[in-house]
Amino acid sequence: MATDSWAEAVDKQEAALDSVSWMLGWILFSKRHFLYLVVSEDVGAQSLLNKLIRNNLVNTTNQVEVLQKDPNSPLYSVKSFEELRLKPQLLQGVYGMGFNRPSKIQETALPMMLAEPPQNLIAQSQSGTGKTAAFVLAMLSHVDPNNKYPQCLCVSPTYELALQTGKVIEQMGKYYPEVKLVYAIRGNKLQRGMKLQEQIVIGTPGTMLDWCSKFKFIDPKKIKVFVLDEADVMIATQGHQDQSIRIQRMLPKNCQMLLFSATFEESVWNFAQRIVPDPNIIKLKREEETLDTIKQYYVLCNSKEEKFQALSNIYGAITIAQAMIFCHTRKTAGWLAGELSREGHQVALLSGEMQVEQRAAVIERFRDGKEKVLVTTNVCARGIDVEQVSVVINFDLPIDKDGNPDNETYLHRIGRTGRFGKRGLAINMVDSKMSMNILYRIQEHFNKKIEKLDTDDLDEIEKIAS
Ligand SMILES: Nc1ncnc2c1ncn2[C@@H]1O[C@H](COP(=O)(O)OP(=O)(O)OP(=O)(O)O)[C@@H](O)[C@H]1O
Repeated sequence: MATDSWAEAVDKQEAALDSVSWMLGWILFSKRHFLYLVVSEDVGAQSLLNKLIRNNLVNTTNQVEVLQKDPNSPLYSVKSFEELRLKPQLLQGVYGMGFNRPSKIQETALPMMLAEPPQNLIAQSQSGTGKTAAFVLAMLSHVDPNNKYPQCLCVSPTYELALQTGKVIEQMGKYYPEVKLVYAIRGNKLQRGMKLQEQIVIGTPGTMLDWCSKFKFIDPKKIKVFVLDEADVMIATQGHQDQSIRIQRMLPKNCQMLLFSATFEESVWNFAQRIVPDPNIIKLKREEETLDTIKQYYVLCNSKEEKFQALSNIYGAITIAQAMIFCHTRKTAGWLAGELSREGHQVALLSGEMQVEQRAAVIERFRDGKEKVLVTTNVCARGIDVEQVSVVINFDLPIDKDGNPDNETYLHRIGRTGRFGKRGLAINMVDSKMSMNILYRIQEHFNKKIEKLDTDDLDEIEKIAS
């Protein structure tokens, strides 16, 4: 009964606070101690409370609408989805997913991708601004459902991302059931000699290549659209690059090539332009790459134990809907996950040595909110879209194999929060002169100030979350 009355109260409060969101900030952060008292008494109330806090910490629908009217925002659009001339079934799919207006990348890229004759495109847009939805709509628009063979190939760098993109295709294509999808991922074993009937194939480069060349499940000559998601990593990683280029060589000359990512290092950008004939280009200026909706901080520590203490202080001061914590090595990730569990957190651990199916299952549980904290390595830095992630912690800053700052990975990591206009926090743990230097260089690279945060000062932590 107590939970019910809480639920009702919270629901009413939520409705009221949608329009007066500042009040929520006041209630949550000025009355912290009162709320903790209530939370500790009732788990049901806690989850409702989390929802309430999340909605405020992160955003309201109104905020997205405001951003979509701000010409400086990557979510800005002058057009409606109707004006993008999508098939009615796809319009239904888009609205069914709760999208009201296209984002800037969707509004700009879709007319290029849907033009006749088809045009190639290399497109960059900030993390979480709807690139996946854009190329999924392009694929769904181009296939002819009467033809029962693959017409679009979409390659993702990881198994998890391929699954996630496949889900978006399924959701957007919900009202277009004649179009079918198949996953070219490890473990999806097909009978030798068979020919695929599905129009869209989404997968990882190795399996996709095998399906095109070794097993001939796909006739590459009939492909109309070839998408490289996270294109920069597909180009920069030698194995992925070889496989992707071998697939591309089998495709017809007039096959449309679409390359998408939030980051393109200069050398990768040049290479992309060499392999894609006559492309349209959508490129961000360096200072546009970071999102203003993600606030970035750093915390000074002396050891990994101190970093853990700082993390505990942050958790003690603010309620975090869901967080992703990035470590440099599996060993640190394992240690940290253990420490957090001992403190009573529901923690998921994800690292590269796990079986891909296991990794996908961990992400699914995290997406469903079964665990609130995901401790991981770079394996999860890109593309994963979990709306409730309000905080990203770089327990270790991202560095490349030579010990230099890995700016691209930094951007992808912090982009796991602040999805589609939501507000997010990114907190970097610095524990040596060397890591301070890395942080300065990241700051300089993006020309974006990363503020210092004192995690011994609860009021200060509360302030950054409000
Ligand atoms: N027009 C829209 N209106 C509302 N929400 C949208 C719209 N387009 C995409 N979204 C939502 O925004 C979130 C981020 O979109 P998406 O994953 O496509 O971004 P992305 O640019 O591909 O991100 P990343 O760079 O991390 O790969 C998703 O949850 C998606 O459902």
